[in-house]
Amino acid sequence: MKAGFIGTGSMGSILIEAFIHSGAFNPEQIVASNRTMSKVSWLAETYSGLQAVHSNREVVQQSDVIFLCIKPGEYKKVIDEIKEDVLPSQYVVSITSPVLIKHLEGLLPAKISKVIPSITNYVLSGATLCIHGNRMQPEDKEWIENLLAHVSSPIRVSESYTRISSDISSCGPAFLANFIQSFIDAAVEVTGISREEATMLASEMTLGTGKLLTTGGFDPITLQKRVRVPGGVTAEGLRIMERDLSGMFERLIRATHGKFEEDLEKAELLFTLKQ
Ligand SMILES: NC(=O)C1=CN([C@@H]2O[C@H](COP(=O)(O)OP(=O)(O)OC[C@H]3O[C@@H](n4cnc5c(N)ncnc54)[C@H](OP(=O)(O)O)[C@@H]3O)[C@@H](O)[C@H]2O)C=CC1
Ligand SMILES: O=C(O)[C@@H]1CCC=N1
Repeated sequence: MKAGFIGTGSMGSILIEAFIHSGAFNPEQIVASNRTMSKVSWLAETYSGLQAVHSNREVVQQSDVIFLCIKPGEYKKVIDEIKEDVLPSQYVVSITSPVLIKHLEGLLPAKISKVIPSITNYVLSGATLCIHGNRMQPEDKEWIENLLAHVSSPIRVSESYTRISSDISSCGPAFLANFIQSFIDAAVEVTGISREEATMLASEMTLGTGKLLTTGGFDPITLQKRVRVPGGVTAEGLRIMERDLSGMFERLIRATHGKFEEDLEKAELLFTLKQ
């Protein structure tokens, strides 16, 4: 079994490293390409046996499963480049939301899945959102999800809920980190605590809260209830949050969905334009 990666920017390299660290693939089983060669050659230098190649076609020719880890605007160009080499027996996994399964199935004969990863997969945690194409048989779905289970919790979602699922699972780490950064900035500014100490406390708190909400048997409402001691300080803080953050997530979700609609239109244009 050989896995190919086209695009080794942020997410392509995270997936490669996660698959290697989890033991899902040995470096010898990975072949990768990237437009800027230095972004793939470091992986070959770091993981002995991993093959960095200059051409996307070569990745396809050598692989059983091919991960497309490029941005939406780059898909059509890459697909036109590789389509003659793609076989019906191969799996092609796309990691971007606005390029629809129908676009990919229309141009490639392979078994197609859309799998939206998350930066959390780097530490072998978080979800991967799975949307399988029509050519994926039950055993194919099981195979790909077993592979993804090495680095994540694979969760099937409907293509129509890709955006909101990915907002939570894939954009969420950045939103949460932004929140934590603001908390740390204010702690330093208001009280003079050192940034290092505040950051360490906030990071440990985030890890513990994540555990409570996953394996710890808590949901967000119960967790707040248990911390919000009647007449205590948490209630004062939550009162400020409820007032000042009111409507913020609705606005955030509308903003991500607005941008997604634009991306969908651009992808539709790219894939339907006669060349
Ligand atoms: N970052 C994240 O947390 C997540 C990202 N995604 C999705 O992953 C995709 C990639 O995102 P991300 O990795 O962050 O973006 P990056 O810009 O970091 O990576 C994209 C990579 O694709 C390479 N590339 C572009 N064109 C070609 C080409 N023709 N042939 C080969 N390689 C090419 C780029 O090369 P070059 O170095 O020359 O620019 C770059 O390294 C996006 O579609 C995004 O939606 C999904 C979930 C989470
Ligand atoms: O910001 C982005 O477009 C990508 C998609 C999900 C996370 N990052």
